[in-house]
Amino acid sequence: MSKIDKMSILGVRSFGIEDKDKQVISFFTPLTVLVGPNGAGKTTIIECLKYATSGEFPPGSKGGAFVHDPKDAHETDVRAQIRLLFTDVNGEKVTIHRSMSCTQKAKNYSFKSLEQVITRVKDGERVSLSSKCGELDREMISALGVSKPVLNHVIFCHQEESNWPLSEGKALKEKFDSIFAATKYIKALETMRQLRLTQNQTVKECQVELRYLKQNKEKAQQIRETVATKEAQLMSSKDSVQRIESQIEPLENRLMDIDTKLGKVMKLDSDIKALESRKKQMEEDNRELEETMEQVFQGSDQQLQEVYQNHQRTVKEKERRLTDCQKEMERAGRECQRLNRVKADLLVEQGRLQLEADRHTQNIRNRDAQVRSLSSFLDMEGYDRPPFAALQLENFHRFVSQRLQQEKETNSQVLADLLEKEQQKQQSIDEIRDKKTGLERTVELKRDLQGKKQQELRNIRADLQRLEGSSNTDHVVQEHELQSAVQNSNVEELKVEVIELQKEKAELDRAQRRLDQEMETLNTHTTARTQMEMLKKDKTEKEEQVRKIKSRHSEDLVSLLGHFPNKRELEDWIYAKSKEISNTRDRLAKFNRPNRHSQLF
Ligand SMILES: Nc1ncnc2c1ncn2[C@@H]1O[C@H](COP(=O)(O)OP(=O)(O)OP(=O)(O)O)[C@@H](O)[C@H]1O
Repeated sequence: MSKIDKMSILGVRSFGIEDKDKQVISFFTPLTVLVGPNGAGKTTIIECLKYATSGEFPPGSKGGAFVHDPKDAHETDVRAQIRLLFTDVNGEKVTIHRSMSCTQKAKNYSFKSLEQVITRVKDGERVSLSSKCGELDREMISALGVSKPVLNHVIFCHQEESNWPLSEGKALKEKFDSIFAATKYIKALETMRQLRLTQNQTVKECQVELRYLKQNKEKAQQIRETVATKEAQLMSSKDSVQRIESQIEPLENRLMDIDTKLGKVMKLDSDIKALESRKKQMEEDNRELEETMEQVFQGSDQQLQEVYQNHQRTVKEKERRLTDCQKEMERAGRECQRLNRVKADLLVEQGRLQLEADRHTQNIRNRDAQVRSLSSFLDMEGYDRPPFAALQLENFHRFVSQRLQQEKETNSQVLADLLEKEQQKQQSIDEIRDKKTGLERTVELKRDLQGKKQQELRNIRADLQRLEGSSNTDHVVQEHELQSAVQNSNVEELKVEVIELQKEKAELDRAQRRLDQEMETLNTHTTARTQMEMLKKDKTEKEEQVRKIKSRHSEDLVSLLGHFPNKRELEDWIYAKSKEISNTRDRLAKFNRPNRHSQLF
């Protein structure tokens, strides 16, 4: 039986935190009585015993309130320590040492469990076990030999929870179950019941299997007996088979002999049949020969033999000639093929030549039409009715060439004249322009002079008016001066001169306008000529292109149509071929349609 010997407390509830405050309580046998006034610390000692043995804190303390209040100690961090010395169930001395700390925070406390150590003395040596709380608590339970519920609810039951025997049925049962460890017995009983059920089930299954196995055993016995019977039958059958096989062998040999003989007989039979049919054929041939024979040879066999040999030689000779004739025929056939090819080439050539001839005829027709129109244009006689003879054409050509040469010369002459005229006109325009400029300048100078004279006149008139009322002599003198000035100024002459100059200027303007119009006409002619040259060049290029295209496609067209077609013919041919293609497509579509239909079905 285990026994508590001693306990020291430091820093728990009212117990102080300094070394001098450390309290050591020794427990006596058989009884220790704690006596003291209220608040002396009796409950605290029981709480320490409970905590040291089971690791359970007092109710409502939540750890922090179990440690000495840091405020009372005027410290921020307080450490508590409980050390218990006891004798375990084996009579060995064991010490358990548990410590904790409580730190004051701004608004609350933080509690921590610190070191938990169990120390034993084994063979004079101290052995310490420092581990997690759970394992330590289990070690303590086994060392004390008392269950945790007994420690908590019976031995160290807190005074606040001491009325649990008066609590309601369910809670009371739970407490008693935990104290007497009834729960595990109930679990064990339940497990045993489950096991029994399982085992009963297994037994039932085994019994059923046993029945099946018994049946199988009986069947196996029967089968074994049957097998023995069958084996005996098999043995006897094997004997009889051996016996029959030994009898079969000579029979087979005989059968093979018979087969061989039958084959020979059949072969002989077929030979006989073939000979018979041959005989029949020969007889028929003989009969036919006799029927067709005009005269029967009357000589001896030797003579017949000679005749026959002669006949054979003749036949051979004829065969040789036949072979020669066949070879000749083959050669002729090859020659015929070659000639056919040549013929085809010639036909193509003929088509080409025909095409050329057609073209040539067309060209001749065009030429005659052009000759006709040109001759009527040139007022030539004798070219009204085509076709024209070569001599006629030669004359026509010569005449046209001469006319062309003449026209060219005339043209160049006219052109040179026009150029000369143009130069002269340009020169006269330049001269007139210079003259006009000079006259304009003179008119301006005269105008200036006229303005000055008029100004002088106005000044003199003003002086005269100013001098009115002056002496008569002065007046006469001034009058005289005025007249001389008027005479000197000669205004009327100047006016006439100005009018004449203006007329001359108007004439020159008209001449200049006329010359400008002429220049414009000449320019239009030059532009038209340039455009004509360009169009001629363009036409030549186009004709060259047409010729190249024709030569490129000539062979294809000739091979397709047999001759080179004109535009109309080519268009008709293309239209006919397109129509043919579309008809073929329609027919193909019609042909495919029933096929698809038949595929669907
Ligand atoms: N955390 C604490 N820090 C400091 N002192 C505390 C703390 N908790 C409780 N106390 C003090 O411990 C004392 C309580 O001790 P305890 O309840 O053990 O005394 P008691 O002898 O069992 O009293 P009663 O006979 O009334 O049950 C009180 O004086 C209380 O003020």
